Order: sequence, then structure tokens, then C-alpha cells
Amino acid sequence: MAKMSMSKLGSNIGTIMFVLAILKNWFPQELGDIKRHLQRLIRYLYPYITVTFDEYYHVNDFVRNVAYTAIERYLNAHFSPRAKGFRGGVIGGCKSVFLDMDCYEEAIDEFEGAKIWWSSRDGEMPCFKLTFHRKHKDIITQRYLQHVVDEGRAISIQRRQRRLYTNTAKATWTCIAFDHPSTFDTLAMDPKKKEDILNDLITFMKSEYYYKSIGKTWKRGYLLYGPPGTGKTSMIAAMANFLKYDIYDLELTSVEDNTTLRKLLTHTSSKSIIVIEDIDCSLYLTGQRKKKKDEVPVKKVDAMDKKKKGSEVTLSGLLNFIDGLWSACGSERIIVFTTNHVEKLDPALVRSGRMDMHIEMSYCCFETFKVLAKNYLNIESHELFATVSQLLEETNITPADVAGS
Ligand SMILES: Nc1ncnc2c1ncn2[C@@H]1O[C@H](COP(=O)(O)OP(=O)(O)OP(=O)(O)O)[C@@H](O)[C@H]1O
Repeated sequence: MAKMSMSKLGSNIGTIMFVLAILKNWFPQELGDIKRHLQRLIRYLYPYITVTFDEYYHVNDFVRNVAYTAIERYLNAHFSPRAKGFRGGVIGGCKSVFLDMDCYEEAIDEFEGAKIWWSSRDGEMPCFKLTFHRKHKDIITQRYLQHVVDEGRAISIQRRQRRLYTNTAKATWTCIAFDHPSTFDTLAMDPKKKEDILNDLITFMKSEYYYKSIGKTWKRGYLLYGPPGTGKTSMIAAMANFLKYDIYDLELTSVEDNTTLRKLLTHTSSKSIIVIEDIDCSLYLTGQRKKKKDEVPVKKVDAMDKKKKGSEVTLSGLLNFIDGLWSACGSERIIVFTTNHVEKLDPALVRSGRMDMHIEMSYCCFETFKVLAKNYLNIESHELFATVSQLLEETNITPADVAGS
């Protein structure tokens, strides 16, 4: 009904304008005034408001309007079933294909009892146009638009190609597409432990308000320890895949000093996992934190690196990196340390509050073998698991040994 009355009103206005244009030839002066008054009256009587979202902020601008992208995602998610033309794309290193509506004929949305008309314009300056009755102005401007942008952004995050970053000698990050196949389903470990970790991650993701309310930066630390080949790296990849976060793989031994470390930290994004693997090999382990003046710098332990100048990063610099003032320059971040020798780590580094959850990755047992057998052999025989797990308990076989054989 409203759509019909809108188009009727539009055609009436068109007719009036046409008649006015003809009469203007006969009475140019007088009609000019009448036209102005009429336009004012029409503006006053026209009950609809239109808002336009251009694809780019300005003509010749390369910065895409973030609201435009969010609206595009929102409309696709809600109205694509009725569309006839699609544009295709891939997410996550060619794993899944998505289809976007190619062109929107028109979409009608409803929100808190308000009707909203969406239309789009293609061409040189593509845009989305939104029309609504002026009596719903508050609903639309104060809540609906925010709802559209939030939902659109959430969809963008789901689709985003995630990245794996590493630090360069020039104290910057370089990245490639992150496409590790490990998930919590393929990860072989004690099911109860796995469930605890998953619940912890879910709670973390939902805790923005909690962290704010207690005055803490929204971040969490995990220490993964255990013998080589027990799945520490696989666990990090599974976490990133589950949370849909980027990974910053920090090679601490190539960080020059504390200032560089701080700079690297400020250049990481939110929704990311910062990883320092084999932390015991990166740090010169004192067992105790030294006083500032005789702090021991991080040393490169690799014989090849001995000739080079060692990193000047100190333990205190690393502690500040984790939870000093500068660590508050981002949010929703996870820090993961891995080590094969947990006993060698400085207690200050792994105390709760810094490393909130300590996770032991261990040798194969019945439960881990079950997952590995399913992953690699597609076998689900209980008798076989029982026999093999008995053998496994007498030896120290890692999941990597099983995977490799
Ligand atoms: N718990 C596990 N679940 C599934 N696969 C595993 C597990 N542990 C190891 N693997 C397999 O072994 C390979 C090596 O494991 P991974 O690199 O995750 O171990 P790690 O503990 O990080 O080893 P390191 O301490 O030597 O870095 C993985 O690519 C995977 O195929």
C-alpha cells in the first residue's frame, strides 16, 4: 500500500512539474515564485525521508565507505533468496564458495514496526538508498542503522580471509593467508580438557562487558606445554579457526629491543592470537626476575646466531608486552606461549593473570588415539583402540608419531 502511494505521489509530482514547465514559457516571472512555494509545500507534505550511502566517501576517493560494505552484506544475508543475479567468491583459501546478490531490485525490511525500503544504484557512483516514513525517524537513525551495520560487520568477519603474520628484521609484520586445517574436531586430546578449553574460549569471546566492568584489558593468556609433537601448534591453529582470529607468530629472537617489541605490539589488530613458540628457547631463563639495572637480555640460543648481536629484549620488557600499559592498545586478544620445558620458565611469566590457562599436551592415550585413528585411518573399532592404547601406555608415543606412521 505504502509503496503504491509513494509511486502515485511521485507520478503526481512529476505531472505538476511538467505542467509548470509548460506554463513557465508563458508566465516566466510569476511561475518562478509559485514553483518555489510549491516545492516548499511538497517538501513539507512529503512524509518520507531518504538516506543515501555511497560506496566511496568522496568521488576519486579510494577509501570504501564501511557502512556501504556492511549494508551490502546485510541485504545479501536477508534478501538474496529472491534475487536472480549473483556474484560468486571464495572464503578461506578456496574452501567455501559464497554467492552475493548481483543487483537488488528492491528490498523491504521491517524493524520495530517500521517499514524500510532499500534500493541500490549501480554505475559510476554505486550507492544504497534507504527510504522510511518520517514518523519512524528515531527508530531508524538511532537503532535500525546500527543494527544493520553490526550485523553486516559480523558477516564480514565470518567471511574474512584470516592472516598469519610474522615479524621481519625491520620490526614490521608481514603476512600470508592463514589456511591451517586443524580444528578442535581433528585435535587429539582428552575430551574433558578439550571441552574446558572450548568453554573458556567461548566465555572469553562473550566477555567484553565483563572485562570493561572490572577494568581489565580484554585479553587472555594460554600456556601450552608438553613434549615435542603432542599438538601445541595444532592447538593454536584450532583456536584460531574456532575464534576466526588472525595469528601473529612473534619470533622473539629477532626483535631488537623492548621498544621494538612495543612497536610490534601496537601494530597488531584486535581479534588476534599472538604466539611465541618455544618461549624457553627465546629467553635467557633466569628463574627469577632481576632488578632493572642487571636485567638479563633475551639471548639467541641458536649457535648460528651467536656471532650476531643478541636481542636486547628483557624479561621485564616481555612482561610489559603481555600486560603493561601498552598492552591495552588493542582488545580481544589472546596470547599463547608454547614450551617443551615448562619447569624452566620464570614464574613471573606464567603466573595466573598473565597465562590464565596452563594446558598440558601429552603422549598418546586411549582417547587421543581414537581421534587420530579416525583422522588418519577412518577406523572406529573399540577393540582396536583398547589394544593399542594398552601398548601406548607402556611407551611414550606422541600424536605426531602416530600421524607420521
Ligand atoms: N594432539 C594432536 N592431535 C592431532 N594431531 C596431532 C596432535 N599432535 C600432533 N599431531 C600431528 O603431528 C604434527 C606435529 O604436531 P604439532 O606441530 O602440533 O606438535 P607440537 O607439540 O607443536 O610440536 P613441537 O613442540 O615440536 O613444535 C601435526 O601436524 C599433526 O599432524
